[in-house]
Amino acid sequence: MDVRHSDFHSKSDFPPLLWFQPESYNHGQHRQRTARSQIPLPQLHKGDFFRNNLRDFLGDGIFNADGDNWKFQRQVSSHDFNTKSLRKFVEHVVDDELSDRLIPILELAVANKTVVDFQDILQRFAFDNICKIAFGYDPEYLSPSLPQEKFAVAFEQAVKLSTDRFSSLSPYFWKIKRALNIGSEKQLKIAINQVREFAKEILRNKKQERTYSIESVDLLSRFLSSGHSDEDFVADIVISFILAGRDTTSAALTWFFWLLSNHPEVESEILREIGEKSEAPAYDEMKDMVYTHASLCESMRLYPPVPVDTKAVVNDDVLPDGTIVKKGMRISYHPYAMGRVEKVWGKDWAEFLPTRWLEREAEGEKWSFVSRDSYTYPVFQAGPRICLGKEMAFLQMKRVVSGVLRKFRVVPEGGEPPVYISDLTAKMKGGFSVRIEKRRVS
Ligand code: HEM
Repeated sequence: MDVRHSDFHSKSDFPPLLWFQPESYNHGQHRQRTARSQIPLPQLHKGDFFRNNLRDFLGDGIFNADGDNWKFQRQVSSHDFNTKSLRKFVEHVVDDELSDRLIPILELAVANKTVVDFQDILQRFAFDNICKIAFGYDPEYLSPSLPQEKFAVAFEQAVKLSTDRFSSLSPYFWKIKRALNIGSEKQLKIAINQVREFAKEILRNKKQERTYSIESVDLLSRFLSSGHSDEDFVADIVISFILAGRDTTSAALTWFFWLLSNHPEVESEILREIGEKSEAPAYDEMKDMVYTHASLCESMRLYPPVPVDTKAVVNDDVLPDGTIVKKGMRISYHPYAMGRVEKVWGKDWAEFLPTRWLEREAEGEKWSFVSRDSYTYPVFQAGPRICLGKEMAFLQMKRVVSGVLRKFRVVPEGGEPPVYISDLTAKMKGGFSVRIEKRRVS
């Protein structure tokens, strides 16, 4: 069903910019700050401009699909995000990557007193994780030698060159270069072929060896065991997932650790919270890490991993503020700007204050998390296309925060404030140079 903004009674029915859907974090102590009634949801279309730019790379994967094709993929992949799968993800994928790779690499940095690029390390961590989730393949990108792994490099190249198309003055420029197979389009074609061939090879091996079942952790095995074996279709889905999960959690964590280094009072409170949990907190314990959850939300309010996102208008419509939009137009919403609006976040919007997401009945009582509706805080988008991996992302991030902070202090090197840049996802310009220090247990 198409729902129009103009179908609703008054402008005041809406939070800024978009419609309402409650946050999905609903475990432990939790309340919603803006209680609004559930209303019908609109379709959210990527549209031709977005789809055409990314089609060579993403094909018709979920990230680049609209209509029935999108709906079908969303339904099938949703299974990967139920509680049982998420538990497995934390216990088998994140914990292994943390204890076998991230912690030893940080131990090494302490021993050798080296300055490391923590952004690079977190990106490698996230890439290994998402590859294991998407197709059960371990690229071992996070290894002490920080290797230039072929698949990861081709993937990076394909993302960069595909997103460069968005800044082309006219689509004709890149289309002509593509037709002539020259310059950046030639490089893009090579990178895409490498990525797709690689994905298909894994798929063929899995099919041949029949090393998959419906119980497998990875998405590819799930698709195969439920009878979907078309190579191109399955490769499209897997590639979309890698893109979605690759740089998002690492971007969030990079800014989070930087903010923490300037807010010792927040770090102490997080340490207190993780000190109450097991060394490798189980799924349920992580759900209860309310203060850490709030700190991550607050960090992404100021530095959202996806700073801007674009959709296409399905039908002529009028937005709540009276803006007329026409079918086919592109509309962008801007989580980076929306997280900094004084009217929404208050005069102290520029401050990093996890407590703005928390309440407690009385001094000394436990905190409870008070979420914002996802249209006020669209860091994971909102509505029917809200991020599928949101809960998985929080689990992964909390596990990393807990694992790293328990043992180490992350100390930025050099006094300059970092610069926030973005293509599809946000980055810290030039990386995040830090020293890792062993945390003394007091
Ligand atoms: C902090 C981490 C993350 C943030 C901030 C984030 C944010 C977003 C945003 C803004 C979108 C909408 C993009 C668009 O429609 O243009 C999205 C979609 C999506 N995300 Fe995430 N994401 C995160 C982590 C993840 C992870 C770890 C996964 C998978 C394992 C994931 C899977 C997806 C998928 C499959 C979609 C497409 C949903 C659809 O179109 O129906 N995300 N995410």
